[in-house]
Amino acid sequence: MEIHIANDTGRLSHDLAAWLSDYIKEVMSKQDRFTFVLSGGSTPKQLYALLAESPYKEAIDWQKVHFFWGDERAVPFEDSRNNAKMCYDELLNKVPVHGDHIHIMRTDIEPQEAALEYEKVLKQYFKDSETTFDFVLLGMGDDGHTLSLFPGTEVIHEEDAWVKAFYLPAQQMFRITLTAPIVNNAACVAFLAAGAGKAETLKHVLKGEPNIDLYPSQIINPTKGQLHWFVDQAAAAML
Ligand SMILES: O=C1O[C@H](COP(=O)(O)O)[C@@H](O)[C@H](O)[C@H]1O
Repeated sequence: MEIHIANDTGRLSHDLAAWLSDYIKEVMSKQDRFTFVLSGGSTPKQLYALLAESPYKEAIDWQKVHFFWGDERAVPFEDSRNNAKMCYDELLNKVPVHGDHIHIMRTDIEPQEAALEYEKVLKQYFKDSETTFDFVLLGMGDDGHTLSLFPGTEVIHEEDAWVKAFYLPAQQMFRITLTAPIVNNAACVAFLAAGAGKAETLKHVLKGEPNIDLYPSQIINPTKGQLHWFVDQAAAAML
């Protein structure tokens, strides 16, 4: 595992954008496509905005990037809480991506059906691959959740399905999420976490006793791939 610490959130987003651009170039020098899992929430917005600008807009071969989502809030696409909508607004509408390469988790059908449909797409994509995604971007909530793996939920322990849908009473909404088995089979996973509100949780996740029910982010540990944490000083304060 590698931890990258930046002075502030602005610097953090710049550091990750530069690192990711180099990583995409390196992977693309060996293969013809790059599979990229986007995360929702507020923290990655600045990163997406940067990727949509020079020099990354021109430096990355966007036509060859295939996009997926780590999780989705089952609200209509137009709802400001929709993770896919945020990614379109900040990045996908601004760079020359190939429409057929964008795979959103659908929220216009029943969540369980959307999860099954998404899993089918993923199985098709990775049927001949030893690993799954080339890159998974993850966030970590102040409560230690990542993807839609919230503390105390059953989905944390899923061992077979790659995608699950479930009702989250605390937020009164369904969630659709990738599970640990598919994410832990990725070639590279990077967490992006910022702000003092995450400091105590980050200390437990990275330095504390294993307790995935309390700190679901601890379950992410790629079996064959790389794991990176990009954090700002405020979040890293208690490490
Ligand atoms: O609900 C969610 O939250 C996490 C963390 O979001 P942040 O606002 O603290 O950055 C996010 O990674 C996930 O995609 C989202 O659905």
